[in-house]
Amino acid sequence: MRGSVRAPPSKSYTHRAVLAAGYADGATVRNPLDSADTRATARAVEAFGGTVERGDDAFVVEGFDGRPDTPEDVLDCANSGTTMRLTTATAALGSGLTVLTGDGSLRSRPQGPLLDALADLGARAESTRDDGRAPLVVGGHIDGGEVAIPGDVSSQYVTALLMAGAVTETGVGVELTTELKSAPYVDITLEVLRDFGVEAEATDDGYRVPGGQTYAPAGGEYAVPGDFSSMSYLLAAGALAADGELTVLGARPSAQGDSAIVDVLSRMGAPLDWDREAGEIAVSRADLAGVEVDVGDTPDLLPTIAALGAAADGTTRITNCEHVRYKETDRVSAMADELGELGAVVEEEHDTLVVRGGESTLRGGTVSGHDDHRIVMSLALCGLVADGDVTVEGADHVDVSFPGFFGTLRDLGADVTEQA
Ligand SMILES: O=C(O)C1=C[C@@H](OP(=O)(O)O)[C@@H](O)[C@H](O)C1
Ligand SMILES: C=C(OP(=O)(O)O)C(=O)O
Repeated sequence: MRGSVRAPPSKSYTHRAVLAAGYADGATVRNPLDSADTRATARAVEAFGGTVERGDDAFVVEGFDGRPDTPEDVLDCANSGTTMRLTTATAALGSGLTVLTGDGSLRSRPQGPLLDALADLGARAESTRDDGRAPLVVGGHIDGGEVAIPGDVSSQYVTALLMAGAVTETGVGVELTTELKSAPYVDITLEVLRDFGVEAEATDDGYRVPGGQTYAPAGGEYAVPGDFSSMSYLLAAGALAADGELTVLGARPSAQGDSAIVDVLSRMGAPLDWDREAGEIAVSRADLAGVEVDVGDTPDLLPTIAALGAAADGTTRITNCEHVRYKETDRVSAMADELGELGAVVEEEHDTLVVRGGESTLRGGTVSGHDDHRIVMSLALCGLVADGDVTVEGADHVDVSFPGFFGTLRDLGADVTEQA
């Protein structure tokens, strides 16, 4: 493989910018990610009374100005946890009831702590099956207050409360009752809020957002940076299989914790150069060595690092990963099962995944993508080095965050065949 490629726009920033534009009078979101997940957030903004015109280079959003309508129909969040968490808090601002649901994966993911927090703030926030999972029924009206919430299930609860809290009367204070996992995602939220002219801050025990604020980005526009989680697959592909240089464009520094992939790959021994000002990362192939990585801040990197570990010499130990079990699928167990299927020696503990790699151990085979975009993309990486073809089932799920993934791999020189 070799060549240069532009990273897809960030999914996390696109979700936030589209919803922030919804909370505003409106805004133009430049360089948005147009994927299944971000379309779910766009649909939610429309259900709450806004409009989203999706063009090639921009989404033009007319907002609902901090006062969401009661949706005419059930809100289908599809596969997107971010959409469901962030818009559950939006629904608590309205006067009527909103019903939120999603696909089988999303209906299995935990929403209980956010429902409890919204109920503590005075909303009606229920799980129809009373198990803390969607379908959810949520209605208002919250006008602010203090709330306590655990931080070790999903940081998206905090993001949801801060984004909605800004348009409540009195604001919202969030006290974390445990350590916060995935903390850089809240930093992304604070960055987007700041860029939309909304004040919010970290406090000694959590976060606080004053109420009565108006969302409005400078010049009515917001530009989305490149996505470091998506870049992780491209950079890993380069480290595994680029005989010349593979360059990823659109890699300017931002609040994304997943830029840690650059450090992980360097520690594994990949020759890598990040020109931060130009936003370009160049990488080429090397024999990789196993490393220890704490993914407390970077859960979405676990599948990528596990796949790299299977191709690296020695042991890769991924720690602090319990929260990675609450994603589209239990990604700790999914990667353990599928890498094992390809011949890697993997040990799974509740909070740790150990991969004993060595390129020669990876063989071809057919593996399940677990209907999870990140599992699909990570297993595809194994195909670049395995001794035989790797067939990944359910490959169309890349549409969730990186619709052009396989075409991009092919453009860079990988041999990719799609089967119906
Ligand atoms: O807020 C976000 O944009 C995200 C937060 C993370 O989830 P958790 O906070 O649930 O770990 C991450 O895994 C997800 O892909 C996107
Ligand atoms: C977990 C993810 O997203 P979400 O929580 O929005 O479904 C992801 O993209 O890996």
